Amino acid sequence: MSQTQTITQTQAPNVPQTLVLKNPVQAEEDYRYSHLLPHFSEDRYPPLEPFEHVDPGQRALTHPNPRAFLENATSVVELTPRLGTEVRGINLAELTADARDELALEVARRGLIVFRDQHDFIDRGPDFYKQWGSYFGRLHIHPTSGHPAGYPEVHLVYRDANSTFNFEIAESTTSTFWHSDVSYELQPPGLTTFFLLAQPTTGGDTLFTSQVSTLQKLSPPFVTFLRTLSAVHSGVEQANFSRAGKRGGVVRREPVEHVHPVVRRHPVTGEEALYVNRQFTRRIVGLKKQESENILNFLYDHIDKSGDNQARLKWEPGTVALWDNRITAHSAIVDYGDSKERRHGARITPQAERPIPALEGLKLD
Ligand SMILES: O=C(O)CCC(=O)C(=O)O
Ligand SMILES: [Fe+2]
Repeated sequence: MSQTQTITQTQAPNVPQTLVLKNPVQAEEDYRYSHLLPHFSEDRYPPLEPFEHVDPGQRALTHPNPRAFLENATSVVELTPRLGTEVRGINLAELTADARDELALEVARRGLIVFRDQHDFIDRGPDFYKQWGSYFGRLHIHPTSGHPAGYPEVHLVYRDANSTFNFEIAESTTSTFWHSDVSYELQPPGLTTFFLLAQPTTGGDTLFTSQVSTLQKLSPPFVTFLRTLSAVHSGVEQANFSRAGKRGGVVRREPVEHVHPVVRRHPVTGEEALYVNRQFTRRIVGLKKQESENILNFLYDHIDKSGDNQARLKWEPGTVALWDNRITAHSAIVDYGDSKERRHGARITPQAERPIPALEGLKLD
């Protein structure tokens, strides 16, 4: 039997938390992806160094048809008008460099693209995942999450019959917790790839929301004000949660805090997106505590309840989802606990540019 294990990265206060144990999950011979089960290495990493990100989507802007990579698809369905496209009939793993540039641009435009029937991609394994992700940017190594042994660049989510969310569910009315991945980094992720290796029979969908649409729902004078603001994003609570003895876990890189614009501009599409999230944004710089809390809580509430900006991904075996972490937020849905079925996902997380303020010249301390 494998040891108790559940891995997540939702580690802010008052948020559904999952149990994280240090012990590597024991390989199960009858599980096809047992070589990708989570492992908690004690490796330590130095602080991340800044790097220059060249966005692959930029190159596609000059292609004669920036959507040429979709030409051989058997089906292209828009999940909602502004967010999400579902594609069938394309083998992602075989895309040329030009096609990958076009893919990056299309994900930037649609926020989320879901590719079905990608068993070839998934079965190529972790060396291929790294090669795939490196094309889009420097691969992020998560400071606290589990990864397949020897592949720290592959962030895993995991739950099975031996893990428990019970006390977490008891502490929260919902598992819905909108976030943008590791936004505390100086250069947070851009084009992100995520897929499930094992999934419950039903449930365990993933929610997405467009932070471009979220912003566009706000009144022009309020957006004008938001553009002048920056906010602190922090990885401290995530690290503290992991360090907390009773939940085990590791901290491989010391936590960081960074200040990002509240409204960021996408480097390729030029679109403006709201860039705050409940998980990592802590306070708006220069405002009084109550002002900051009220504005952030209003924005979180707006993100939470705007079903008109959201799409819900129902996983099928072989699905690979790509999202642009700069202009979307997402949340896992933990509604399958009673089934005791395994859910095992892998994320490849290329970092992108330091967030560009929508207001030119905004000072970021
Ligand atoms: O498990 C999911 O559906 C989402 C996981 C997630 O938020 C992530 O890996 O970034
Ligand atoms: Fe996430």
